[in-house]
Amino acid sequence: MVKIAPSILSADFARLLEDVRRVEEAGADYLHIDVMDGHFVPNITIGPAVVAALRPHSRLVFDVHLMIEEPDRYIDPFIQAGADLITVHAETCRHLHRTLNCIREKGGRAGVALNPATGPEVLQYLPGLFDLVLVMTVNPGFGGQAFIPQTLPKIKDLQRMIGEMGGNVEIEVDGGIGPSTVPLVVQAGAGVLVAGSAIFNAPDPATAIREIREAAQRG
Ligand SMILES: O=C(CO)[C@@H](O)[C@H](O)COP(=O)(O)O
Repeated sequence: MVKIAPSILSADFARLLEDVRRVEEAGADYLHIDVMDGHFVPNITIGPAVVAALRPHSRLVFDVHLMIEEPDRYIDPFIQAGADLITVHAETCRHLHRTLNCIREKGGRAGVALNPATGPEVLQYLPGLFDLVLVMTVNPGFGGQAFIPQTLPKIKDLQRMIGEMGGNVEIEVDGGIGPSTVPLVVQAGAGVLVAGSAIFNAPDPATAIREIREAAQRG
């Protein structure tokens, strides 16, 4: 059974809590929270204050995706705000091993995100240190971009690598995920599906989530 993680980047920020409640009631598993700094990616979004404001109103797993330079500086603020899972980009971490340990020491689950051009080998010597790999299926920064099919072999390679490492690691995909791409990523090995525009831009987010689950079963 796949997990669905609606990305609030595509929510209506003027009605954020309403949108979060809607996807929670519709059976979402994670709430994907995109944090962007205008440096690592050309967009600026959400900080710990927004996470803290939402936390008392939701029981969803808060899946915080840090698309920021120097992510170590913000691990503690986001954990304090209520993040359950913190994902950092391998491309932004000089000492990825240290950063992953730091997330876990502070009480979070640790994830590593890989840009489309980054290979899975950065994870090879870190078995047991991460709980999730986030395969970016678009270049990070904006919602509504087209899925990059060249990322599919990487999902397969990661699934094999993670199987060899042992342990319980989720493969999450993010970018251009919707009913037409879900069967491809699920077949390749993805278990957590982030979707922004496919859910929040749909006339009814609950129907959109159901359609994504049905597409996953086809995969
Ligand atoms: O991290 C990002 C974009 O950088 C994503 O989480 C987007 O929010 C996905 O949006 P869609 O491609 O699903 O519209």
